[in-house]
This record gives sequence, structure tokens and C-alpha cells, in this order.
Amino acid sequence: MATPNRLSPASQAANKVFTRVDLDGHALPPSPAPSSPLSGRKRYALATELVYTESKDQYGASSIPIYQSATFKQTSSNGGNEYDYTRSGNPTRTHLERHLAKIMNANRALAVGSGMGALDVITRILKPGDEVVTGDDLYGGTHRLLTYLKNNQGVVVHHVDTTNADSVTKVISDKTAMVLLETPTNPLIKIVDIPSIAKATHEANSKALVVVDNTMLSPMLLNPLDIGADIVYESGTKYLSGHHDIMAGVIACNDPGLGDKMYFTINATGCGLSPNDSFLLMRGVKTLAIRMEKQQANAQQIAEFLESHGFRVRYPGLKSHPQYDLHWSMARGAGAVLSFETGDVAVSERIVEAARLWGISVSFGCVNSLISMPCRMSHASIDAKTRQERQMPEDLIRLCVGIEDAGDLIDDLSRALVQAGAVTVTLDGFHAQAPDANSETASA
Ligand SMILES: Cc1ncc(COP(=O)(O)O)c(C=O)c1O
Ligand SMILES: N[C@@H](CCSC[C@H](N)C(=O)O)C(=O)O
Repeated sequence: MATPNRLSPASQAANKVFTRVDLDGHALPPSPAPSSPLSGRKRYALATELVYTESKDQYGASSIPIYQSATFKQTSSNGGNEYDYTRSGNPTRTHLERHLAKIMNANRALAVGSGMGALDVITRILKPGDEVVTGDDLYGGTHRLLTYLKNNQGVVVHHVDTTNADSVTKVISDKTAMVLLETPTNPLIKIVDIPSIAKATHEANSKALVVVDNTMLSPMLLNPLDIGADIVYESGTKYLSGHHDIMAGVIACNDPGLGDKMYFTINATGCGLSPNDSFLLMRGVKTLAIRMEKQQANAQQIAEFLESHGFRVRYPGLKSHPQYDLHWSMARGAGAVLSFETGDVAVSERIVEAARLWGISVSFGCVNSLISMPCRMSHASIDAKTRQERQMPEDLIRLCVGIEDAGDLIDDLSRALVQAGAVTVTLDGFHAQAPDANSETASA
């Protein structure tokens, strides 16, 4: 009689006992994800689901323990344990992934070591000759990875204006394997119509995958899988963890085959999130609703403050945002990242350096507020010529708003604006110095 196959997924892979293979002929492990993370029960409001977990811990621990172990003992040489090796799977990471699948409205979620790690896993689906259609305003690291794939892996990358669905559909062909979208874009806060682009992409090429980077909003404000995306990923370094104490990336999808394929890459390359970081990410996720609520309320006040003083502010919470209606047709909030221009690089530099409460730092989505100049910092990996072609203003200041007292944040920013000479103080208040700081082209 044949011995029952009780090997863990990784051991099965090593022993080539799979009957299922992916599109490239790679052996696939059985999907460990439940078909429905809710298991048929009532769905609560998102703020509740973020906190509520159905932990299967043997002692009923209310916080999932950190299984800080590389290996797991088996009951026989045939295996016998659900886990064998942490690269292939770890109970703390599985708990997190099931929780993430639930809040991302996905059949499967996967946790890896960073947001860029997540995009690396996703883009390993691509083959030489495949084409990617993506935006002309993207996080710098995303641009860098796509450029690497273009220069070294034979992938063709089209950067188009994704605020215009027609620009995307125009370049879709039977070679298009992926359409990669970011909304709001980082750092120009442009809004991308996910449902229209997803529909047009799938109609033009049913095999093309629509991938959405949801880092700027998090599942608290947007679920791209519900509006046409095939894969969503985000940097867990930002809102999901919320304290800038870990690097993490998450990927989610509904197609089990795609989920298995990406799990294969994670196991094969060893980029799964560590048990300790899985624990910290799980802890962060529980406070996402309350952090986001406060961060957004602060961001709204700050955006209105800057706009009322004559600055050209890019924030989807402002009615002046040229794609305000589109944003609110998809999302449940505006997020807490905004950018504004001063009209003068030296003035912007002085503002950033005069701020005290606002830390000069890359990243966003964290409890403490940050200020940065994207062209020199988060987006410095995009060369100056490309930045210029894409009309990325060198004087752009990006504010990533935290949970501090809004009055303190505004006071500190006002002081920095005055100290930097960015505003003229008059009897009725102060006003942006730069003549064109409030010019109309906010969609540029
Ligand atoms: C929009 C966006 N996507 C992805 C990433 C990559 O995330 P990570 O830094 O966790 O690799 C970042 C920032 O780094 C980002 O801003
Ligand atoms: N030196 C880093 C910069 C990371 S930027 C992080 C974040 N996405 C942001 O937009 O601030 C790099 O080169 O990747």
C-alpha cells in the first residue's frame, strides 16, 4: 500500500511528488490558504475585523506567539507536521497571512520582507519579451526595479500617463503580461481609475494581470481586488505596521493558481517575512483604523491650512484636486500623504530643514510626521532627466502626516514657512511667497 503523503509543502517540493505544476512547469504545493478566510461567518465592520482574529493557538493566546524557530520536528521521515522549515512556512506568518487575506478581501495573502520584495515576487511571473504597462509617476524604487527588468531581463516597460485610461489601452497588446498601477501616485498624488483600466485591460488581453500598489491607501481605504485588480501588493513598512519599526511587504490575490505560483517564488528565494516581523506586523494591523482616522484628519487640516495660504497642494481630500470625484468613487478616505510646491528649491530646502516636529525622512504611514523632498530622497533613483520629462517639481515637498496634535504640527510648519521666507507675513495672516505656488496645473 502507498504511504500517505504527509510531507510539508517544502519537503514535497524537494521530493518532486507534486501532481500540480504552474504555467512554467514548476511544481506547486497545495494551497494552505482557506478558500474563505471568514469560514462562512458574519463579516464585521473593517475596524472590527482588523482587531478580531480566530487564533488557533494551543493555549488560546490572544496575541499569536512568535514561533522563533527555523525548523520543526517531524513525527517520521515522511513528515507529519504542517511546518518543516520557516522559509517554507511558519505558524506566526501563516496567522498573519490569513488575517491579511481577510482584510484585503482576498483568497490568499503572502507576507514578505519588504514592499520591493513583494514587487519582486510579482514580477518574477514575467518572462523575457513580456510587456508591462505602468505609470509615469511611480515610487522611485518601483521605477528602479522595472528599469532593471527592462535592462537585464528582456521585459519591455511602457511608462504612460495612467490618469488617462486611453493612454493605457493604446499600448496594450497580446504581449502585455502586466498593468501595474499606483493610486494616489507617489509623490504627485495623481489618481488612477482602477475599474476602467482593469476592464479595458481584461477586454483587450484576458491574460494580462492588473497589479495595484496599494501602499498609499492600505486596505483601510481601498480594496483594489474588489474593483478589478488581479493582484494587490503594498509596503507593510508603511500604514499596515505604522511605527517604522519593521520592513515588510504583502501580496494578495483571489486566483489560487496565482497565489501558489507566488508562494513557490517566496519559498524558492527565501523572502518570506520573519516570525518576529510577522508578529510586529500583526500587532500594527490591529490599530490601523484608529491610526488612519487620526492621520487623515490631521492631513486634511494641514492640506487646508497650506491651501488657504496660497500654496499649490496635492491631496485628494481637497475639493481642488482635479480628480477628487474619481478618488472618492473608489476610496474610503484620502490617506495622509500630501505634497506641495513652493516655487523655489532653496526655499523648500529651508522649510524642510527648519521643521522640528516633522522629521526629515523618507517613508510614510507612520505615527510620527515626516517631511521630505522627493526628488532628492525617495525618488532620487529616478535620474534627473527622467524626472524632468515627467514634470516632477524639484521644489516639491512631501508631508507624511502622523497622529500628533494637529495644532502642534501646523504651528511647527508655520514657523518653518516663516523662517524659510516661504510666506509674507501681513496684518491679515501670511501668504505663499512664490507667485506661481497656487497656479492651476495641479494635475501636472
Ligand atoms: C508606493 C510604494 N510602493 C512600494 C514601496 C516599497 O516598499 P518598501 O520600502 O517596504 O520596500 C514604497 C516605499 O518604499 C512605496 O512608497
Ligand atoms: N534609499 C531608499 C529610499 C526609500 S523611499 C521609501 C518610501 N517608499 C518613500 O516613498 O518615502 C531607496 O533608494 O529605495
